[in-house]
Amino acid sequence: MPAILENWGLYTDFYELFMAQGYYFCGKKDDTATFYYFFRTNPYKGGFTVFAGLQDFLEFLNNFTFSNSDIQYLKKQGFKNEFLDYLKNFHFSGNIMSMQEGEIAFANEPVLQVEGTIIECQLIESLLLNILNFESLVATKAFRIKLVAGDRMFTDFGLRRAQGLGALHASRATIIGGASSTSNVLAGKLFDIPVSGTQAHSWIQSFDNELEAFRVYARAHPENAILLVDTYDTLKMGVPNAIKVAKEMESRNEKLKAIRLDSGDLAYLSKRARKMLDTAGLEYVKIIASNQLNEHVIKSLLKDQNAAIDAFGIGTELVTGKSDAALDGVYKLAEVNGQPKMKKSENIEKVTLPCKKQVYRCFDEEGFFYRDTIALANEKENELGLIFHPVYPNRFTYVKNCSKQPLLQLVVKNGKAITAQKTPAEIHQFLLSRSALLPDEHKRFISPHIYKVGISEKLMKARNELVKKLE
Ligand SMILES: Nc1ncnc2c1ncn2[C@@H]1O[C@H](COP(=O)(O)OP(=O)(O)OP(=O)(O)O)[C@@H](O)[C@H]1O
Ligand SMILES: O=P(O)(O)OC[C@H]1O[C@H](OP(=O)(O)OP(=O)(O)O)[C@H](O)[C@@H]1O
Ligand SMILES: O=C(O)c1cccnc1
Repeated sequence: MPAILENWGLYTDFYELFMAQGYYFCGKKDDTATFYYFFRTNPYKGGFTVFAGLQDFLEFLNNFTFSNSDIQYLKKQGFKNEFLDYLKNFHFSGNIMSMQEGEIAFANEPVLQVEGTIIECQLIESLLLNILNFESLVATKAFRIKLVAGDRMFTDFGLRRAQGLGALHASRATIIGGASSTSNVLAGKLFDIPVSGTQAHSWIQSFDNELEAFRVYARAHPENAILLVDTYDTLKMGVPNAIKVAKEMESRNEKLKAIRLDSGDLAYLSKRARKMLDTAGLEYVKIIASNQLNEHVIKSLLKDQNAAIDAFGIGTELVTGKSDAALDGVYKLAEVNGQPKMKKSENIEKVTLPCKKQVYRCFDEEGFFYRDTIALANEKENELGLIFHPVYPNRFTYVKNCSKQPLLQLVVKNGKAITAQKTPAEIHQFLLSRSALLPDEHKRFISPHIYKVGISEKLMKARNELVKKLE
């Protein structure tokens, strides 16, 4: 997304700047560091996460610089002149390795790794987490909906319910996850995604009667006529009026595209409406449903209730990632000047992994995702054999004979993005190709089978040695 501001350096937490100034004056200015990004749990109690937001993050990173007025502002906050001179010329100049956007990722594995001076790695933390966590949360929600909607299209209706300007990132992420279009026009322009729309109740209410409202709308938008039929009485008035207008359109060689149901029992109403449309010879008129939909309601409508719904409009739950308020992705230090670093914790699940790493996706004999292995970056693929649970080392498994694919690829080299730009729809195609390799048991909503992510023997040894040193 083209950054709205030219300079995004202040889009960081204050403590990042404090630490950066600290490093600058305590002799660590040129120290190098490696950080990695991962999340601890998959959202929605699900079995996977769709990684999204990379391209947006890289675009903002390119503008992660400080204007003269930013520098003046920081001067007022008490930062020192020499450090401010450094910030004046700041531009991230390190390397970033990352999974591809749209990749299916799992809890506890590095999704992205940043190398550079410790100052630059630290300064970009908040920007990185802000964009990647949110887009991944929404893309995952959208993909869960896609899994149950199948070939039925769904549109992002969420702008009005989204968390402020986060709607722009959200709309992009919904397309990555599988929405076919958005009602958010600015997102459409910025990200090159299809926009679409129907009509509001206010349109119908503004006319003396529903039939007139439908007629005027159909005349104004004959190529995209979708009529909202639930303003007064769906089956007694809305659908019959839509049928009348559809017949009038036929006499002008036009076709009513769809009706939209936005309240009531969507299964019952859609089946009744379908019958009425079909009886009138309007088999081609589609039925769109909206109203607080989510993956569970859609699954119930389609799989349990045989609802006659062809497409969905989804707002609140999609763009807010309801019922998870956030993805818990974190960014942790793994190495300084080539020396491994880790965080110990009373809570064993919060212990971090030291060293530069690579993640290998290991495939079973049929070519499906089987295990992921977190290894040291310099380990050879063919040396990977036993892998261990990252938290409970007495649980282990074997990946020696699996074919493997390294997931972290260089995407930023010496500060410059080197990946080809893709549209959200293209990223969705990549997601589909990866999802086809993820066994179904990881995709179910209730108690999904946990995908195993393990650490290599060498990484475990490196961590154990460091733990001893830190005792
Ligand atoms: N057949 C169905 N099966 C499961 N859930 C449904 C079905 N039909 C509708 N829903 C869901 O039930 C909820 C109905 O919301 P609510 O009780 O507010 O009714 P409403 O139709 O919106 O009423 P109102 O007339 O006030 O707009 C929505 O979240 C909707 O997605
Ligand atoms: O329910 P959501 O998944 O959040 O989808 C968005 C909702 O926003 C609109 O309603 P709203 O009452 O805002 O306006 P309207 O008068 O156009 O129906 C639309 O009709 C949907 O019901
Ligand atoms: O186009 C629509 O029907 C629409 C757009 C946003 C929110 N609700 C509905």
